[in-house]
Amino acid sequence: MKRLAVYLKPFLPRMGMGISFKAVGTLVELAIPWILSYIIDDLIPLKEIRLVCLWGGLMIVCSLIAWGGNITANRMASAVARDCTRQIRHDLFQKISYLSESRVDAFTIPSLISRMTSDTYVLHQTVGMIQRIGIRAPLLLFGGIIVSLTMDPMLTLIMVASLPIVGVIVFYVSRKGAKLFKIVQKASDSMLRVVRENAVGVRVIKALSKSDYERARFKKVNDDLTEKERTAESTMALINPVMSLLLNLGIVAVITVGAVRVNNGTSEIGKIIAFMNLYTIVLNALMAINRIFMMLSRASASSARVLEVLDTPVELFETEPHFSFLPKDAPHVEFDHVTFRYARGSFAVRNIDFALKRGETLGIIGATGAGKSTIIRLLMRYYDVSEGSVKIDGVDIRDYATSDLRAKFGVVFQNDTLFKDTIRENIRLGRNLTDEQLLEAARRAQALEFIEEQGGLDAPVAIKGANLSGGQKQRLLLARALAGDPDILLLDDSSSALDYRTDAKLREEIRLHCADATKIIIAQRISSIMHAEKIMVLENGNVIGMGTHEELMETCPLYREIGESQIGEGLAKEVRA
Ligand SMILES: Nc1ncnc2c1ncn2[C@@H]1O[C@H](COP(=O)(O)OP(=O)(O)OP(=O)(O)O)[C@@H](O)[C@H]1O
Repeated sequence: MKRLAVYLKPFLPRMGMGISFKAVGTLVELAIPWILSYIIDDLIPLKEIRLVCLWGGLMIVCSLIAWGGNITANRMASAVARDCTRQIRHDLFQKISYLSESRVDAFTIPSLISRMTSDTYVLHQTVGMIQRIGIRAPLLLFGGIIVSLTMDPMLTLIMVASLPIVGVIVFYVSRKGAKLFKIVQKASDSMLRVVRENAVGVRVIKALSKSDYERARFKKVNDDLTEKERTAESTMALINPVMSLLLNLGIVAVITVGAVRVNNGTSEIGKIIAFMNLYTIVLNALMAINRIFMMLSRASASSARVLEVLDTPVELFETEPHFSFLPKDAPHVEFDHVTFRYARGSFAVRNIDFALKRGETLGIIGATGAGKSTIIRLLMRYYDVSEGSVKIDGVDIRDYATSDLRAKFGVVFQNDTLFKDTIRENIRLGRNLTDEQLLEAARRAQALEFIEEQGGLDAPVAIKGANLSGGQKQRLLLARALAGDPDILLLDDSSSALDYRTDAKLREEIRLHCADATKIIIAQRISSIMHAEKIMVLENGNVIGMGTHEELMETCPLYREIGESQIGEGLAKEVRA
């Protein structure tokens, strides 16, 4: 918590001003019961209407000052909370965008999202609340007791005696409530997970007629959440009736003792009325202080989660290049006996060793989970190799500045993302490219025709490209990868949704127009990679075949098996196309 306090530093003057407004408003508010008692006990018996009106007017002025002070302070508090949380969110986002993939794996993406959203929201609420009631509640509590003491010490004693009872009850009920609300939060997370899975998998659920099953699954989590909410709310619902009971008992005690004291002339009627007012103020202040402690305990959990991200070391941060010249005649892309294992997993690839000259193509084929995508992730330095090295132009990729390294690639990942934006922005992705360049990339990616049908580059793309077919999405992603004429083109299963004819045209375009780019193409179809200079066959992270199509058909049984099963149907279709 203390560590995050640095975010408040720039706002200290504004906070100070807001807190001063709040203090003035609160103190003036405390004067109101005192003036009330003075009017009833001292002025009304004098029958001085003019004085009564004057002090009555002062009461109104005090109310207005208290109202104005509170509103101004609350607005300033909200502005500080908003600006401070904005900065925290900014730094968190910045940090997350520099985190290595292995760190992201360790945190998990849903957890990072909830740290960015729910946790920063709790901090936002706490910063606002501390300013709004952090000064007001103690002032009302202690100020109320002091004002009461100046009026009637005996009645004050009755009021103060009941406070520990109220404090203990409110503290225990709230503590129990906080625990129960944590359980509610977990149940709500489970419900959200089911809703999310349903929304994402709605097509498959319908296709497999699993709607009844999913409805039953949702009913279970929904009933569970409702039950936990009921328990938590009925516990918390105890607080208000208990407070009302104690308030009424306290008021009865004040009236009873007050009546005796008025009768024997040691107190006055106005003081008893003012006491009833002060008693309510003090009890509410006590509850507010309790709320602050509850909020602080939530905030300390949230700030620990936020700090955990902010304090995570960045391994792949921007660096200056660590080399002064590029070795001559080095291969363009080279994997030198690379072995890698994910933080949570066994070896994903072992002893990968290949070199590609500029302009050459490497095709990679293998079963699911064989390690194909891992090779691309290692080349782009999303992860650092466990053994060996990855080189571009003869220089270890760890010696490149990250931005220089990443600028070399045009890439389509498996299940890549389209953003809710225009077609133009989805292809351009923030790069400085003209419309002509974007359209040329779209043409090469066989996307031009459908882009024109959609209404051109300004046509909208829905979240994750939901308004496009699978093949249209892939063509748009390919256009994004081709735009900007990358040095190295990486395509991970990027043409699986294209028909054979479009796939063949695409390959021809890449061959003609990306002759200088070195290409790594992962595919399930042999026809997509059979013309590559080198083809790698992967099995369980190991290279079990490396060579041209013809060589592998001779030497690699797995490749031959895939080839024979696909070539009959695939090549026939391609020839027809
Ligand atoms: N982030 C990760 N953390 C832990 N293990 C991982 C991670 N990503 C992949 N793996 C594991 O590494 C191995 C290789 O994964 P990879 O994604 O490279 O396979 P692939 O050949 O591309 O598979 P597919 O064809 O299904 O995409 C798999 O066993 C996979 O479970």
